[in-house]
Amino acid sequence: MAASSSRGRSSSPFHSRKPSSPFSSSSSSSSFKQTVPQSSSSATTFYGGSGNGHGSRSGTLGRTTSDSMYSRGGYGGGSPVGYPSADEMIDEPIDDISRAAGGDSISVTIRFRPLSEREYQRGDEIAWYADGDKLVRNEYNPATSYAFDRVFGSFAETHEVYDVAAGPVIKAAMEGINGTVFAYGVTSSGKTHTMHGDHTSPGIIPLAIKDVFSIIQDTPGREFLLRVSYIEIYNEVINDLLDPTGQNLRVREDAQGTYVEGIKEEVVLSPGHALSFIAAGEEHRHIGSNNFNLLSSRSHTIFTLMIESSAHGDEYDGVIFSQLNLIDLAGSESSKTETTGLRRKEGSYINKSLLTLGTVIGKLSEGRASHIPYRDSKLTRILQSSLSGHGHVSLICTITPASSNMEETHNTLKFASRAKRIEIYASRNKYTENKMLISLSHALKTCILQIIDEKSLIKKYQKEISALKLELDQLRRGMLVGVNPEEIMTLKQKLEEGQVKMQSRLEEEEEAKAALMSRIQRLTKLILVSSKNTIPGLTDVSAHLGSPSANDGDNGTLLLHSDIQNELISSNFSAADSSITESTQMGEVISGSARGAKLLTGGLSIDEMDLLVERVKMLAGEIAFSTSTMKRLVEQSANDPESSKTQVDQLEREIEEKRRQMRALEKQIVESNEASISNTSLADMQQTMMKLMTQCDEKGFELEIVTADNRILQEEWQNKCAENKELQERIMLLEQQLAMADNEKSSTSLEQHGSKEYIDELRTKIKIQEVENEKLKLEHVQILEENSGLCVQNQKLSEEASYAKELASAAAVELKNLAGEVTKLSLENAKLEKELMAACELANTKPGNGGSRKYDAIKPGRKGRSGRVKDAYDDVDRSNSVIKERHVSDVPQTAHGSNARDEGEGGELRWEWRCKFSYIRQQQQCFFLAGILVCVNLVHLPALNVQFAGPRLQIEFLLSLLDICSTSLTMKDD
Ligand SMILES: Nc1ncnc2c1ncn2[C@@H]1O[C@H](COP(=O)(O)OP(=O)(O)OP(=O)(O)O)[C@@H](O)[C@H]1O
Repeated sequence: MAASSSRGRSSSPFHSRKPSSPFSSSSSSSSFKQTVPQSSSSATTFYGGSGNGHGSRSGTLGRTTSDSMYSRGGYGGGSPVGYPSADEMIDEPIDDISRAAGGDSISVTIRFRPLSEREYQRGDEIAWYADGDKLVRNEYNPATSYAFDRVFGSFAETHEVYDVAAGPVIKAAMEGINGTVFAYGVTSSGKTHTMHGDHTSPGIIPLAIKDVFSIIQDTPGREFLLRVSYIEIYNEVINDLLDPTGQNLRVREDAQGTYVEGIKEEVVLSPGHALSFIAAGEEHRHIGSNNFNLLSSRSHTIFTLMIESSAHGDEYDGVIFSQLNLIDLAGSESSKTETTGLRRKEGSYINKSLLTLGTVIGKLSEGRASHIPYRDSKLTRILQSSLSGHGHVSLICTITPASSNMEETHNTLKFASRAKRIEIYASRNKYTENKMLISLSHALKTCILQIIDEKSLIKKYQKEISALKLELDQLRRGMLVGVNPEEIMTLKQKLEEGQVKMQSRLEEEEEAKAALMSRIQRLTKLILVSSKNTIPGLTDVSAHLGSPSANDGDNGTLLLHSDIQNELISSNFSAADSSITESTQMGEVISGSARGAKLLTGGLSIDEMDLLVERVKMLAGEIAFSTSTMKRLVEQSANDPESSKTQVDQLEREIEEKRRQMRALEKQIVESNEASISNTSLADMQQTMMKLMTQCDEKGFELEIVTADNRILQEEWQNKCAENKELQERIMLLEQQLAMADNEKSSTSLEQHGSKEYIDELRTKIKIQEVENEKLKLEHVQILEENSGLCVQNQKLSEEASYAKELASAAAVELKNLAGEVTKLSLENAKLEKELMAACELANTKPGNGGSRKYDAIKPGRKGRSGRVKDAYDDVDRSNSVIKERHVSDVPQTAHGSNARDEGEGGELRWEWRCKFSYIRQQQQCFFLAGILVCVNLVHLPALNVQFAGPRLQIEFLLSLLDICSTSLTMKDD
């Protein structure tokens, strides 16, 4: 199914196929224009970055033709924000030559991706944001903004981007206008996500493929032939992703433009079929990881869809051809991308080619007919035709809002802004003479001629036979007139031999004819026509990703040309007629494709299997045909041995080659079948397992529900039992009441009143009683609730009370100890008093001491003990206040201000004793206070309980008082 690269340039996806087109010239500079306004009459719109921040939304953009506006608003002063009007978007096919007065600009779309997990963790902020759906604005410098055809925020879906940025290009490509959609951006900005996507969110490429097939379905008047190719540019080397042997391909250039030599093309019949080639190609694509992206694309990839179409039958107006390039570029890498070795080398190649792309875009946007360095990179060489205005171009720039990538994003925006200014002149390609179709026509004509040739052979043989018959008749007649019987016998033999030969020849010819018809039929299948049968959706076909390419052989891709069809239809071969008509009109292809959406578990889709089988059949037919031709040649070789020999040899080689191909294909089919069988059993087992597990889960879930139900029922049952019990009690009560009432009734009222009214009254009473009972019950319940609340409270209080008691008993013990100490101190006090008195007496008895006054002052019996102690206290107080006034001196002061040492030993002693008295007095005061507090605590606990927040608080308060007391005691001690 692969279209051979050896077919030459006509099969190249990058080959400009319209030599007559004014845009196919290799000198491209003439086919684009600068969109920068040269005069005020220019229709181009420019946004000048008004600097009023968020106010400048798309809806408020003013149109101006002022050149001065163009230079304003750039980041860092100078980056332009000019853009042509978004309503110049390419969404309508353009007739032969696009707008005479001016071309389209490249459509530029910006797509933000959300902050990645990594960026969040790094604390990145939003540096760029989408301001409306046309502007990108800088968060830190709102005056810096860029305007584009469309800006998609972080949460836009790929299909929305597709509808705006790719849909119109694909639609135009189906009508004969070349198209290129490419994603550009720094590494990890979301290019591959946008172009390829994944199962949950298909990218632009799968969506485009789906769209192409649905357009075919919606175009009943035309028939299509689709081929795909897929290449990568890795380290400036072009590799064929559909053919691993196609490495280091070369870009060639001729008068019609650039093309890649030796590229492999595959005919595709369904979306799944096309996606399977992409998946196969992706297997060979170079991917590596860097610090930004685990699966970073290390190469630029170009997926090309070649579309040929023509109108049916009488409507036939030639074939139009277009090609659609869907490009996923590798991401530019900055110094922040940590790479080493191979990755660094890859990165430098990537950057170099992107730089060249930037330069080319820059030059094209300048609009001057200067040298454009397309040749500086393979990428720009391949894109030359697209960029120089041969078709629609849609650029999708993917960016990250992260502040850490602010500068890189800014560069992308500048690039996009420049690209926006390139003007293109897209035109529809139309081929009245299409090489592909011509070769196709030749192939089918050969088939038909072969059939006709066979037919003439039959005629020849028939002629021979009739000649022989005639001869035989003559001989018979001659016999009658006396001819040699031997001669008659020879003739008869000849005739019989001729008849046998003719018979076998006829049979062979029939076989060959059947083979040819089958070939025609198969070729016809390659044509895609609109059908009401459904083309498999992408949900089915996404399963194809990962399945290998089906066809390795090269059968020379052919399309059934309408002329040939007509020729065939008008010929005598009714079988061919009917089969072709059936196959084309009944839409066998699409139904085949629809079947093809189903995957065989062995890896090949049914579609692909079908194709393989078809191919084998075709080869078998061809072998049969070649064999019969060879036989004929062998027979003829009697007349012309020389020329026949070479032909026979060639045919033998062909037959051998075809047999080899057939064996290879059969092997592939058998292997695929085996794989499918083994995979089927594995898949069956997996399926059964999955089913069982699902069932298990379901059962578990059901069990849980039933258990929960049971619990609820049990609770309900218990409630009902309780209610029942209550009711029974109530019934008993009522019965008792009734019995009492009956008694009453029987004893008194019945006779007295004997009326029904009395019974009613009683009943009412009973009812009232019942209501009261109910009320009482409710009250009872309430009381019970309150009671339980109180119990809880009580419990708490009792806990706290016991705690308080413990504290109080501890305090009592402490108090007791303190009291003991006080007693001890009192005794000591008395002792000291005695000693003091003795000392005083001793002092007084000393002659010339002049101490009579002091002696008088403390003389026992004159003032009594308490009076003396009081005096002593007063003295100590006075001395204390004096001591406070002293700073450094360690010499004690007397109450009179004189130095104690001056007063001699007696003065010192007195001072010491006075201090001790004072200390004791303070201690006593504290103990007294502590005692009072403890008593208060014990006695007034309930009262304080009310005053304070809680008993614990109160006790803590008392304890802190005690603490203060003991602290003051300690201080006194010190
Ligand atoms: N719009 C988006 N929404 C959600 N996730 C996205 C979006 N764009 C990109 N991502 C995620 O960001 C990561 C990097 O994206 P992707 O691989 O497409 O970047 P890239 O530009 O192709 O990088 P490289 O140039 O290195 O190949 C992926 O995990 C992808 O799923």
